[in-house]
Amino acid sequence: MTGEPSTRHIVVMGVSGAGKTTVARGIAARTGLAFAEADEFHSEANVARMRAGIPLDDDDRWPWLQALADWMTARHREGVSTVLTCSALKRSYRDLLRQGPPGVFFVHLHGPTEVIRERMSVRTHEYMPPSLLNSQTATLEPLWPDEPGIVIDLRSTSEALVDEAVRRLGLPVPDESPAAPAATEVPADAEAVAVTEVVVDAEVVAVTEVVAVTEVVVDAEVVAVAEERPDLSGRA
Ligand SMILES: Nc1ncnc2c1ncn2[C@@H]1O[C@H](COP(=O)(O)OP(=O)(O)O)[C@@H](O)[C@H]1O
Ligand SMILES: O=C(O)[C@H](O)[C@@H](O)[C@H](O)[C@H](O)COP(=O)(O)O
Repeated sequence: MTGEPSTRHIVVMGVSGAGKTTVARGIAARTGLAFAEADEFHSEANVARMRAGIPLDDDDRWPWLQALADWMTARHREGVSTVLTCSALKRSYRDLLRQGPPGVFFVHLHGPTEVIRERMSVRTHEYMPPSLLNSQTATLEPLWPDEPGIVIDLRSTSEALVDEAVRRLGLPVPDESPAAPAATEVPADAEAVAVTEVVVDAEVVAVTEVVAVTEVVVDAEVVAVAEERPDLSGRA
């Protein structure tokens, strides 16, 4: 036993415009993990380069990546798990991030450059011009097989992406209030193979084959009780 707290550190990675901020914020909101945005750790010199449309090089990125690793390490020492956005485009950059705390895990948002370009064209960003997307995709090294991480296709709604990440990472979701009862529900003990007809306010809302329906409850009212096949002969 080292006495070190057990924490997890999720890095949402991918090129600029892939949806890192959106998804990482969603994961943080859902799970309560501490959130940080790598954009906010860049030096003024780095920001000035990007604003001028000049891609960062390795030397520009090392101190930035070190600051991000240090942020995760500091949270780890406090016993706090995190979710961080970071392009983390190269294996060597991810190696540096992994030198921070134990338990660093990557979520790569991956998809067609044209989809990302379209998203960048309609967003406003403080300093990152869409013209830098080409250099980002050229620099990107996908996760290697030995790197702890998952790849998610970014062509879904942001909500679906958050769902998928939370599920595949097995992240605990604290204190979810129980779902409100559905307006229409069939009791668990109903033996219905299928509902024959359920008439609500004189409208046929379902027509199928039935073996036996015990009760169908609509808006808390029992509207059908049938133990045998109903007579449908009078149906229009
Ligand atoms: N799943 C999504 N579907 C459609 N648009 C998205 C999705 N995720 C993010 N966006 C939009 O795409 C743009 C880039 O997303 P953002 O989260 O800022 O990406 P990144 O942090 O990787 O640069 C934003 O305008 C954002 O609202
Ligand atoms: O490594 C890099 O070149 C930068 O980190 C870059 O990847 C990052 O994308 C910008 O800071 C813009 O931020 P967004 O990725 O959030 O657009």
